[in-house]
Amino acid sequence: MHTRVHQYSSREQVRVPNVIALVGLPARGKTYISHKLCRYLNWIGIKTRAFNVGDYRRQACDFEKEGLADFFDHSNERAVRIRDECARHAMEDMGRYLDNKEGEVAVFDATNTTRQRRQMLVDFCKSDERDPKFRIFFIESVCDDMDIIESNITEVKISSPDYKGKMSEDQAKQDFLMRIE
Ligand SMILES: Nc1ncnc2c1ncn2[C@@H]1O[C@H](COP(=O)(O)OP(=O)(O)OP(=O)(O)O)[C@@H](O)[C@H]1O
Ligand SMILES: O=P(O)(O)OC[C@H]1O[C@](O)(CO)[C@@H](O)[C@@H]1O
Repeated sequence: MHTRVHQYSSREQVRVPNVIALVGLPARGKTYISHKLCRYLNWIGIKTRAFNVGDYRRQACDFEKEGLADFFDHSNERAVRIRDECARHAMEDMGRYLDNKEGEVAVFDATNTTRQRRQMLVDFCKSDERDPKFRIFFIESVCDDMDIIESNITEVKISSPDYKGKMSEDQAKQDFLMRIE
């Protein structure tokens, strides 16, 4: 008996544009995963770029006024609006990048923790005007080990552009911990 194994080449996998949307609370390794994905996919010849919503937020907001932990509080309506606008800008850049065939895969790096945000991403990728529509899938990074989360904050977060040179490492750590409360 013969078993027929159909193997798709990496080229066939990306004949339609692909969006990989990361999901996860802060300091769960999303940006780390997005860098690994970009590096690997580019290495095998699939043009890939990451769109980090945090970068758009840093451009749009004055950290001294907006960057503190309560900006990430879901009951802060003004901040939620700004965060959604930043995500929308990142999405539009991502759309142009894929529509213009500058690349084949886009990694959308944000927390994407609400259903409403994930629906906004799906609607964007599947919009009627889009031909071909983007294939989208979500990768969630789940980690509730407080030791790992704390070490991620100490290793990476306190020296992020949100904090570097703006406050002490201890203050930065306290602020970040409040962000994820
Ligand atoms: N699967 C994983 N779970 C938890 N931590 C991870 C994982 N993969 C990598 N890390 C660690 O995450 C840290 C990097 O955090 P990273 O900036 O990627 O988090 P993030 O989720 O993007 O945070 P933010 O939402 O604040 O942007 C590194 O210390 C790395 O070792
Ligand atoms: O709007 P969302 O989905 O929370 O994601 C964007 C935010 O996620 C982060 O990367 C994580 O805290 C912020 O830097 C950024 O503002």
